[in-house]
Amino acid sequence: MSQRKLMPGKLVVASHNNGKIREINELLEPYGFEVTSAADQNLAEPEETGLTFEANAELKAVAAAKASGLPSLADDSGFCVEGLDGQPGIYSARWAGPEKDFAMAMRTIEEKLEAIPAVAGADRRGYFVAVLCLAWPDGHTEMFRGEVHGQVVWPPRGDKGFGYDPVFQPDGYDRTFGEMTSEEKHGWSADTPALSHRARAFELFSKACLEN
Ligand SMILES: O=P(O)(O)OP(=O)(O)OP(=O)(O)OC[C@H]1O[C@@H](n2cnc3c(O)ncnc32)[C@H](O)[C@@H]1O
Ligand SMILES: [Mg+2]
Repeated sequence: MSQRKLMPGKLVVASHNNGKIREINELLEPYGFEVTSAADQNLAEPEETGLTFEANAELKAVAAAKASGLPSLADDSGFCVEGLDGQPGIYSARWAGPEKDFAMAMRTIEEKLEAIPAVAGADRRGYFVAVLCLAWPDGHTEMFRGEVHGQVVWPPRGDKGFGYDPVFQPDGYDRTFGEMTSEEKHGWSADTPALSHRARAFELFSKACLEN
């Protein structure tokens, strides 16, 4: 199916995560949309029954577009640790439990890594994935994936981000995402390429669907 452009107007960010909603709003800022979120609109949170980031992004975007009658942009993302065979992955939000306790979720990762008996230690490489799915009320969808690779560090550092940001240090940097401003985490300016998984997926989305 051919790619469809999104004309400026109302757009729903199909998420209930405030950290994500803030970052997506920042990325959308130059394009002149009237943005609301699924949380603002009191839309139900669909159960994330998919087994891939793509499946869950599509399910959230389509549910919000159908419920609101507006184009909707969902983000399904997560943190994948090589030494843990890619866990927590699509279960990243669920590892923090109903209380959304990310201090506990980060500690769980560290404990699991330390428990692995290996001569050279567990593989502490990790990466974030974000899949953005844009859905229209008629069911048409477009999908974009971004990744950023680096190291899992311990102890956690920085309180600027959200979720797993304090334990992730991207390749080529000596600071964690938790120690970066959102401009640095996006890496989004005329002379720096996109850095975060979300900014990288957004760059593909903006090239394909937005008027640049
Ligand atoms: O589904 P929605 O409503 O969008 O919100 P959510 O928090 O449940 O989001 P996901 O299902 O996509 O789960 C992704 C989790 O991965 C983590 N995560 C995603 N992007 C992140 C980032 O940029 N920095 C830190 N953690 C991130 C974060 O903890 C999220 O809760
Ligand atoms: Mg979720």
